[in-house]
Amino acid sequence: MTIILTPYWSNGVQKLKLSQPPAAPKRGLVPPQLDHEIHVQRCLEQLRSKDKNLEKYIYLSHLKTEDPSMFYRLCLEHMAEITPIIYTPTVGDACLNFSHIYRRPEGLYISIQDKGKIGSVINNWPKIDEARISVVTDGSRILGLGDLGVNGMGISIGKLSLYVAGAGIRPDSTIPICLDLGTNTQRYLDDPFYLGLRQKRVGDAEMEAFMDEFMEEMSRAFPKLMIQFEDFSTDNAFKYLERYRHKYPVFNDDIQGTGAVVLSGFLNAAKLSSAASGLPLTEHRILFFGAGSAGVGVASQLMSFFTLLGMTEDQARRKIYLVDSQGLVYDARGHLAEHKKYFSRDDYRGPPITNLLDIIQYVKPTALLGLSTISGAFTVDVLDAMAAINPRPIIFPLSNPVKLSECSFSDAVEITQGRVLFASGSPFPAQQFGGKTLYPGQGNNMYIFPGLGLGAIIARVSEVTDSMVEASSLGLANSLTDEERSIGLLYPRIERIREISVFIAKEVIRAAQKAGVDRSPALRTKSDSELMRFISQRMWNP
Ligand SMILES: NC(=O)c1ccc[n+]([C@@H]2O[C@H](COP(=O)([O-])OP(=O)(O)OC[C@H]3O[C@@H](n4cnc5c(N)ncnc54)[C@H](O)[C@@H]3O)[C@@H](O)[C@H]2O)c1
Ligand SMILES: O=C(O)C[C@H](O)C(=O)O
Ligand SMILES: [Mg+2]
Repeated sequence: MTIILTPYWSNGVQKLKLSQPPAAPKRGLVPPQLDHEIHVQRCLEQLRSKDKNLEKYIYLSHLKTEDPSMFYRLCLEHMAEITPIIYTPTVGDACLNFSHIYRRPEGLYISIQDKGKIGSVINNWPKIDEARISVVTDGSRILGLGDLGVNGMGISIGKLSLYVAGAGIRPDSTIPICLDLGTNTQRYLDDPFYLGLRQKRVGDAEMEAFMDEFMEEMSRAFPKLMIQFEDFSTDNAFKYLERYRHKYPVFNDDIQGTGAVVLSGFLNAAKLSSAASGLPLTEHRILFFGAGSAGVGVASQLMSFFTLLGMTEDQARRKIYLVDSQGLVYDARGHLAEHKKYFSRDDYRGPPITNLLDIIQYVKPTALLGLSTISGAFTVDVLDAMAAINPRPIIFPLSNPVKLSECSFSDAVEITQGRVLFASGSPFPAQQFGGKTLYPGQGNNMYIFPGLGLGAIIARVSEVTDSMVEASSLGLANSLTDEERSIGLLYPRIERIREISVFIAKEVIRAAQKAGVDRSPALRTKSDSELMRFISQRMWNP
């Protein structure tokens, strides 16, 4: 065993020492026939023997603390099998039940009661010098599951496991963080096992002062750290991204990571769709069902891409139609939340159109993107309508976890007679249609954040620019192999994530250099292939 564990009760946080060379086990302390390769199979057999995914999640969490190398080896060698357990969709169940399945501390908890002394809490983190990447949530909008309070820690942990597996970030340079600002979910406040503060969420002004202190103390304690904001409720997601994005290296995964991954899948889908319809890329119309942080994040990314095609900003903006819980978003509807105003239509005057089918008849979209958290919203009639308008309709039900998906892959395939260009937030199985195997894409920001974070860390960026996010998106779109394209994939196979992360990281570093936000000047003189080799060599391997 190469891992030295300090008992977690010694300082409240378990210490893992992964970078040590393997020490030969002392005779008698391990069984005589502990063959490492067979042990991999043993672990897999133990995992597969569990019949519930949540049990598999618990088993893998335990393995991660006991034997991180084995955990990450399984992740890397069985990516397609393990990812849905440690990440979406099972991580959703794990978060819902976090206070019940909790066994030992992992990550850093900072609560509103720490206000005024956040720095001293942060300094309790045992790996101060090594910290490079943190995923920070306040638990207020975990996937589409709502306000889970401190139970949201599971999402920070899950994202960082993918950073390690997908981009070779060293495990002990990651910090999962959950900010406990209370929860408005009564069933947690009433639950004796709930691990967070038993109080309602604090007001805006109190949260703002807390966040300012938190960010200031984080940058003081961890000068080389990059922060990913995750699953903040809509208004706060936009607000805190804007507040800190030019001051610290920070990005919001739901707004920017999702924008990048969906633009990438859209580009690959639009090429296939245009090939079938003859419609140029500039003639596409995109309908967003859901106008929250993810919907508007994706809309902004698509819009800025259209401007690269030579359109004016106004022409590009008009490609986008938003739908929220009150129907089509348009100016004459009355008061609109700030983040919806930019894409609100001025060419529709009313009456309100609330039915998705009516909206589809009005807009005639080439692409329908779901970021609404409304399970099954893309009904048979909706899919039928999309198939009637488009030879190859682009249909992306992106809400997570899988039970909130706007439609399933099998329905989309069946109703469009196999013509659909499909990507979903959570994984679906492949389908047989007309003697062919059809594969769903997984339009999940997990393809973006590992490579984006890796590039940002290696270039030691002072901020994450829009151009870096765009570079990650185009890098992903261009990373498909001929074989992947030949079978109609919109995203590369997840098993290639490390290779893809290197490519994305290289693109991100080049964009950072162009924007002048990089702080590793030596990388500027490297050729692309030297830079990719350099990035690969920096990756941690189990
Ligand atoms: N695939 C990915 O990588 C990815 C990334 C981020 C978010 N998501 C998923 O997207 C979903 C939304 O996330 P978010 O951060 O934008 O949440 P959000 O709460 O900010 O936005 C939800 C949006 O859906 C709209 N909505 C709610 N009910 C509706 C209804 N009945 N009809 C039409 N619209 C309705 C709301 O008005 C709001 O605009 C979540 O399920 C989340 O898991 C997926
Ligand atoms: O966590 C995910 O699976 C994707 C995304 O960040 C989400 O909030 O749904
Ligand atoms: Mg998220």
